[in-house]
Amino acid sequence: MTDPSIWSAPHSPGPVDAVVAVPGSKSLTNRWLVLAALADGPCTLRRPLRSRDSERMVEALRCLGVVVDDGSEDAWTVTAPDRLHGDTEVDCGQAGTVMRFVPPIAALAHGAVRFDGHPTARTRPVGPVLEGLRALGVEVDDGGRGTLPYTVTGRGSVRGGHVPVDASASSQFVSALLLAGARFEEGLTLEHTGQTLPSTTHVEMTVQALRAVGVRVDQPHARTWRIEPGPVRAFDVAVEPDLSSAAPFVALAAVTGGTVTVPGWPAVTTQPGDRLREILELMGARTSLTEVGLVVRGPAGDDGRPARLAGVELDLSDVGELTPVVAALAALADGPSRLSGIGHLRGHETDRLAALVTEIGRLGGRAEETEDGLTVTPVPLHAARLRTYHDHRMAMFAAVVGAAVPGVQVEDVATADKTFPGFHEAWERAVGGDGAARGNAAAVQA
Ligand SMILES: O=C(O)C1=C[C@@H](OP(=O)(O)O)[C@@H](O)[C@H](O)C1
Ligand SMILES: C=C(OP(=O)(O)O)C(=O)O
Repeated sequence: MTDPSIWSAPHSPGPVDAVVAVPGSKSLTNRWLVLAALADGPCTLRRPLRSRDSERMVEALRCLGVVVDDGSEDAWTVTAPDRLHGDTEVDCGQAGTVMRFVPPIAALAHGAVRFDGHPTARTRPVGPVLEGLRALGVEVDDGGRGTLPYTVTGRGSVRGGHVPVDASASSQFVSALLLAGARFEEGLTLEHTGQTLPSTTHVEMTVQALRAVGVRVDQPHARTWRIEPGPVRAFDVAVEPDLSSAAPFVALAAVTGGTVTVPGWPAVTTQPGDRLREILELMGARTSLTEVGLVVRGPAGDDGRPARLAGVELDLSDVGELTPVVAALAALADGPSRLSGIGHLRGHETDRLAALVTEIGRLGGRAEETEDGLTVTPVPLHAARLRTYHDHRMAMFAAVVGAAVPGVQVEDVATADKTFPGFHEAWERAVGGDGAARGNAAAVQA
């Protein structure tokens, strides 16, 4: 009998040719939801992401009294209550954005809000957000652990002011406090005190989202942000497609010497996935941003067979969530790669550096952890059964490798639902269902 939790990743013996529409951005959907919960009128999110992470955010806000009408796939409306209420429990699931962005909102509510989540989420760092709230006068009980579970007891208002935060383990500590800062009585001056700050693109995404809803944000120093107190203006926004969810699909073009088009790729964006254009070019693919979207062509020889990709040296600190897909490309390249600036990935959904080393090893490949990243030395890979560690991006890593290496099986591919519901079905359509390469473009609606 076949085990339904094991997925045979389709192998593509030739170039794929697909058009893949990916779902909305997790990071943008969850930021707009949080801002809508603080806004001065009803807000509309168009083409939002409906996935485990955004459902957890919707539920968290509902627990606080926010009314979210998510009945339609096209547009959700969000209406903040007159008073956010506490005396409730929030299930963060595995969503970093829920466990970090919602406590400052809970601090503005009336009553105790208890946070917990998936067992894997209980090891992820949140301490600096909780410490920051305490420094601003908020009552927080985390048993001194700095991880889930914890309780934030809101008194309806937060004093605000200056707060030092060491955000070297996650940029989300900065985003969390900035997102709520305009609703603090004295606003917020946040000073990052750590040596390094990962995912600065995501901090910029927060700053741009705040400015778009009328919040004044200044950055007096590279590592200091000032949020003036004031209203969050009601808004109506369209959510961009998630470019990190597009990552495995554009990688599919690269490893098969084929073509993948992602419609709706924004011309200007704060999403880290936009850096894929540069990364893919460095590895030997060709990319063009057209009116239709991003078109990626993988390198191919005169016989049409995929040509090998080049190894790369990359600092991925700003775009860490791309690492698993980039590591898959590196494992399939013809020269060594060094990926740096990503030590903080040890605190993601799983320890991604350890997971990638283990899974590349299972395929017969060679990868090693460095202090702040990975080295990958390509050797021919063989069939293997890969684990996904409850990590959506490890499922995406496995799918990319499986397109190039016959016989890859994947445990719990459904974990990709965290940000991409129906990922493996979309993947099968893109590769060609039965693994055969196709001549025609296939529209894949996620
Ligand atoms: O703010 C956000 O939406 C995110 C910030 C990043 O977190 P880290 O800075 O913890 O890597 C990123 O990896 C995560 O997927 C989403
Ligand atoms: C790190 C990630 O998620 P989270 O928002 O849970 O931190 C990710 O999506 O790669």
